[in-house]
Amino acid sequence: MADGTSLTAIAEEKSVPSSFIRDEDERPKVAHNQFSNEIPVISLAGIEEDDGRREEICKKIVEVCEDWGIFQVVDHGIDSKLLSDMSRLSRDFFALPPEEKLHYNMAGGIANTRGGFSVSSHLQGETVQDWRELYIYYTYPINSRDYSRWPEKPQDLREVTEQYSEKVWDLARKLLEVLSEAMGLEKEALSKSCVEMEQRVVVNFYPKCAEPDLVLGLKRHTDPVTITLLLQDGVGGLQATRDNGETWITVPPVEGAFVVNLGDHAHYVSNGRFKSADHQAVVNSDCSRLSIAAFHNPTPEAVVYPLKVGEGEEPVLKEPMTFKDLYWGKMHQYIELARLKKLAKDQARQHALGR
Ligand SMILES: O=C(O)CCC(=O)C(=O)O
Ligand SMILES: [Fe+2]
Repeated sequence: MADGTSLTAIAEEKSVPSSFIRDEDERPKVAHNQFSNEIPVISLAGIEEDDGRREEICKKIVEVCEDWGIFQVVDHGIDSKLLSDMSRLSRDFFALPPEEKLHYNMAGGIANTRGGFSVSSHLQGETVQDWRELYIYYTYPINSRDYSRWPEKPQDLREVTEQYSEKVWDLARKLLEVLSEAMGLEKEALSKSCVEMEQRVVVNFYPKCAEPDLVLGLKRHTDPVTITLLLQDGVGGLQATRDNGETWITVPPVEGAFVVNLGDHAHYVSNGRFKSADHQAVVNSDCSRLSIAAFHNPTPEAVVYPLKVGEGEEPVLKEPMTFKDLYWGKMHQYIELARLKKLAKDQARQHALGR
């Protein structure tokens, strides 16, 4: 699929190809629009002020990072026009004919290209496909940008993506300062632990789907990064769990807000104090959905270890590892677990058939 077809081309059909169908235990448990207000929406107004507001805001952020690792922020200072332009132009890109999108196909996998278009995932070897198209931009450090991998159409998309990435980068750094302070460390501690922080902007497009109860837009995962800032449209579909997938909540879309997810790196450097958000995206049969994730993570060679281990606490990582090893270790584990699960299922089926 990833190297020949776009998903929008098959999304019109009445039933879903079997390669997208999830095992029952992985299927959505809660509808895309059954919203919960369990996750706070935190205003950042006054975060730079010394009048007590910063402390108040930091306290709220830290509480939810210990509890869920996911929350929303408003009054973050990024112009709403930039957010709506970014969403609109990104949507326009996915509405282009398949061949225009496939021109930027990441056919050789993420290791061989600096971004581009793909269906389902940027990883190779997945057993069940996600119901999404995606576009990855390498945005920071600036010398990682390869503008030939940024779409030329629609007009203005490149320029707007560049502006968007810069504003979101500043906001991510601001949030990392808050978390560093909460750990009793200097403001720059978390960004310094990334050595040279990287940013990737990933635009997810989930076409509407005739059988949304059988598929996932994006399978359950934690982001392998430090912090993700996600802009979602008004449709709904982002879900989080904090009991290992038993129960799920759907994060309500809030106009102009960013959803903030902590990733595995934040979990490790805080020695487990901050949760990495366990989440997935579901789709629906009424309309397509767009979300824009900006991932911020360490440079591949950065060594990951807990920055602070409290008295009597065990370190969550037995020994320091490079971010690259952590990242690929996790990706291979994902693929391998899915492969083993499929193998067991196939064997059970054969057995039932008496072969
Ligand atoms: O589309 C969403 O709401 C979730 C996206 C996401 O989790 C991701 O891109 O890692
Ligand atoms: Fe994610």
